[in-house]
Amino acid sequence: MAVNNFREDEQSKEELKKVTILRLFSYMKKYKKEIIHVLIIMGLIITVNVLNPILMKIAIDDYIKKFNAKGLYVIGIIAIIMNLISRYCMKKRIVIMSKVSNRVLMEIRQELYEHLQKLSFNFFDNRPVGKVLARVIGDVNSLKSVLTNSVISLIPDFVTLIVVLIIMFVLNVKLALGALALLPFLVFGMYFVQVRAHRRWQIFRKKNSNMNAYTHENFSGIRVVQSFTAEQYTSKTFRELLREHKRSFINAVRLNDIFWPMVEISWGIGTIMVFLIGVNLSSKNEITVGTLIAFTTYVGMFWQPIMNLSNFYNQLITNIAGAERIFEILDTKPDIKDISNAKTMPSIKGNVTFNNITFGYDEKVKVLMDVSFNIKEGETIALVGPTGAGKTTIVNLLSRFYDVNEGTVKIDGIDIRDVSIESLRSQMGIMTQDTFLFTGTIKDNIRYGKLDATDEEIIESAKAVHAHEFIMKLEKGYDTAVNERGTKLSVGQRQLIAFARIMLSKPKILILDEATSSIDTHTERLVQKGIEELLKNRTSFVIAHRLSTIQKANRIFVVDKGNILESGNHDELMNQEGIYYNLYMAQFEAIS
Ligand SMILES: Nc1ncnc2c1ncn2[C@@H]1O[C@H](COP(=O)(O)OP(=O)(O)OP(=O)(O)O)[C@@H](O)[C@H]1O
Repeated sequence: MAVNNFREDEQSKEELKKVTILRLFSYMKKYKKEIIHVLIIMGLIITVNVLNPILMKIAIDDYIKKFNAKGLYVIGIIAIIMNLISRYCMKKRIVIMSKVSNRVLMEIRQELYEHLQKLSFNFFDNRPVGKVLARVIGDVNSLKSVLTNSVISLIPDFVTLIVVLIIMFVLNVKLALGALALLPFLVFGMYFVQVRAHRRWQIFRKKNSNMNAYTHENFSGIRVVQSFTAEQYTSKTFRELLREHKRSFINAVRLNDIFWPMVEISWGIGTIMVFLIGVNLSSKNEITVGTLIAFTTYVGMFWQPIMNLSNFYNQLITNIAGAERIFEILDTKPDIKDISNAKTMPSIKGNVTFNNITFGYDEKVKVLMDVSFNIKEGETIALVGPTGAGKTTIVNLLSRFYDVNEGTVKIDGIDIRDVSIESLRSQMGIMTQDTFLFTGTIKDNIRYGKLDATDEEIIESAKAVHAHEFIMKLEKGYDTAVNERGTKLSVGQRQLIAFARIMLSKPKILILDEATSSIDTHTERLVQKGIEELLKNRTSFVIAHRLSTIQKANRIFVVDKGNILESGNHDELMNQEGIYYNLYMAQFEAIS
């Protein structure tokens, strides 16, 4: 799928509609029992519907004409009982099918969610979150009516159609031909309309996705919007997207609207033909009045399923675009995945080797060129260098968020591509500057580091990183509620919570990417002690722009121009008077 933002429509794969439809309905296989139940119920309903006109014909021709009141009563009572049963069945089928379609939607949504979680950073790098949400929520919802009506409408209406058609031809061939005069034109017209309608509905779903992406993006960045008083600007953009959305809807729905008049005109003309031919035949005594009345009822019964089937077809065209978008994601393979015989990473000691690593996020631009280094277990490595030099990229490769283009990354001598991602990442602790807290309490957020941790373990970790003090000052302590963006806490406080979370997970390799940049000097001193605890006995990578925080590192790598240009401890690098020396002096002068 292409890289895009809220202004660009997503590209869609040209998939055969038939394949998508079959794949969608394959989710219903599991519910054979329920579907057979509904089909039996529908069989009953159809039988009652088909028998009604026959009862009427008998009533008119055999009882009304011959003034047989007793017979008429019997027929009336039979009709009432049959129709009451039929009404009850109608309700029942809707209840069963709603349950089935809801369960199928749940399964599709769960599958989609689980699959999305496995997709690599690369997938999310290129796609606004709002567009992903549109697929998980909107596109899945759009399938409900199709799934429900597939069993309620498709099979029963088809059966009704065939049965009524046979009865009509048995009753009178001439009348039957007259009633169906416009059917071939209708079939042709529908095919013509659906090809175009399908394309228009695809466009509509993409516009819907764009609007979702923009809404999500703007409300996530509402602070920036408000602080730059950009409300009018964003409203204007939203209005434009809304207009495109509306236009695409009207374009699509306009075609759908042609469906009904086409069916109604064919129905109407068919009925007129039956009356014209019927009056003529009846005057010649070729048919009875009862047959003519029964026949007109069958004409209605023939066109009603056609109407329902057109409705279903319409829904299918309208919503199949949603199914296509869902399957497109389900078919997207994660870039980073376990090899077929992936081993479990043994307990990591912490020896890390980068052998001649070359890497670029896209083929054209290489971010790292032939990078090699060896790190012994327990070492603390600081990565410094200008913005965009490739520091984060190095730790991303170590965590296997991306695969290298050339070379190998080894931990304790094992190529990280040979072990399962789960066994690798579960032994690593990664903390970035952009601390993400989930909606819930502080305790819940710390517990994310070890889902089965006791309250004591949580408090212990918080104490170790000096988060305990500020948490206890909050009104509800560890039970204080925070939200997704952590807006009720300062940036530094959020980072302390994230420290506690990572401490709790006891990682074998620790990565702190600009993790202390938002902490004030006082808190930094507190946290520094906590970090020292965190760094003890484990290999650690610390990325920091503030060089004062990394002076104690065993080795400092100066990353620039796609490689490691200097390496050594603080004193060694200062003595070299190279890049590090200049960076340090520049910061020192700036502070003083
Ligand atoms: N997901 C991505 N897709 C494409 N290019 C990327 C991606 N992430 C980073 N880059 C590019 O790779 C280069 C290195 O980025 P990286 O994040 O490793 O730098 P850094 O040294 O960590 O920078 P900073 O100190 O600003 O965090 C930059 O030119 C950046 O634009």
